[in-house]
Amino acid sequence: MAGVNVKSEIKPLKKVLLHRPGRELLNLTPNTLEELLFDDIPFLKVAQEEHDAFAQILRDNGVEVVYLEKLMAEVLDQNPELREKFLKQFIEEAGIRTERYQKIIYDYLNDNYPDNYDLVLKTMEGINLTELHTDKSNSLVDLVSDSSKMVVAPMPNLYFTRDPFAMIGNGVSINRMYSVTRNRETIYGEYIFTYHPEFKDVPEYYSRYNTFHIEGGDILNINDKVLAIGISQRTEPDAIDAIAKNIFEDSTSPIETILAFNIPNSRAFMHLDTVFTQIDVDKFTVHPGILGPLTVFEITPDGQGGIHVKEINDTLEDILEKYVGHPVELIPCGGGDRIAAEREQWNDGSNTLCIAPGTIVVYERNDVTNAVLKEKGLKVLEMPSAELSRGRGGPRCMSMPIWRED
Ligand SMILES: NC(=O)NCCC[C@H](N)C(=O)O
Repeated sequence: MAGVNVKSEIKPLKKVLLHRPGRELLNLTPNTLEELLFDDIPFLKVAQEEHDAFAQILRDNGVEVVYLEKLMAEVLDQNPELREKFLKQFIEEAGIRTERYQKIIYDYLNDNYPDNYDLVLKTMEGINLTELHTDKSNSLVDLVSDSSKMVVAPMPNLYFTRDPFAMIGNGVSINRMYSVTRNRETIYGEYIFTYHPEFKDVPEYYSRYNTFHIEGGDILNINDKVLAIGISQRTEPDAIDAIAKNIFEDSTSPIETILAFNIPNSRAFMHLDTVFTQIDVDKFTVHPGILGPLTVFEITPDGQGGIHVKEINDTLEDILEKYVGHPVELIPCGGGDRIAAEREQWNDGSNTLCIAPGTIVVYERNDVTNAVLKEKGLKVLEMPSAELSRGRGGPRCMSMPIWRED
């Protein structure tokens, strides 16, 4: 299975990309939480156990699990000349500007992490000033803000593999992220999709060097012909214009329509997949806050290399019904109880990973929503979630499908 194939949100999942949360979570501190997009500090040991349980549920259901850190290490193992290039780029993008400090950090990483897998994990973890053993009286301290001793910031959001690069049909979008903290995550995608033998030929619909931001949580493969993208806090309309043109230009892509859903620009509605996810041929879980009138832009090719945009004002149900091609049922998070809905939405109750029509992975803690889903006949696979949920993303956010059956 070289390449990628994701033309649906629900067809049997065969291969998925995860990142096992690592020591980067140990570098979250109360005063960096906001900047690093966390609401609390997870207990790493338990977060890893929960993540391993997630991966095991997927394997037990016939899904091959591949890890981001392993793919990146394979790229460096197979192309030894890239190690230097990657390290220099990583240090530059970490905001280390002066030559002297670039060298100190380069030598530290290169000398102490000869194994590429360990090196990749270390780049994710970040570097504390105390590790560098430099003379504290020199100007390296200038690099360090008052509130943190991290010289190179950690990347704690990496376990949300949904966001930095997104599979669209047989292509990929290497995203430009909304936040400074998440922008370096896409370096790994750049290397994997340029050099890894399994992925280097995948068409690229968006580049991390573009100006406008777009994140994978906003991208939903409704079916082979229809793609949905959220206009959200994380994704700008200009990015959707650009990606639409690139997708329509690719003669191998069957996508005929892109629906740009205008969702509220706030953290509660962070991405389109926080608002709704498909769980069966005719069922979606939804954030109850989105059930009023909605504006969606239908984007189609104009036949001359450009795009044609039509505004649609309708309910989510009617819009989905039209493009999915049959009636759909929307199942609100919290089962209609306002308090349960707010509590469980906070813990990603409508952010499910569908691994086959009607079979979904959910956070165990959202028991009101899960009971409703079971009553509706879904096969609900529950994963432990006390710690992972503190990063504000659910099973869909924590996974990037690489291959679904057609
Ligand atoms: N697709 C998603 O909704 N991903 C969740 C990302 C959570 C992460 N803490 C973030 O704010 O980016």
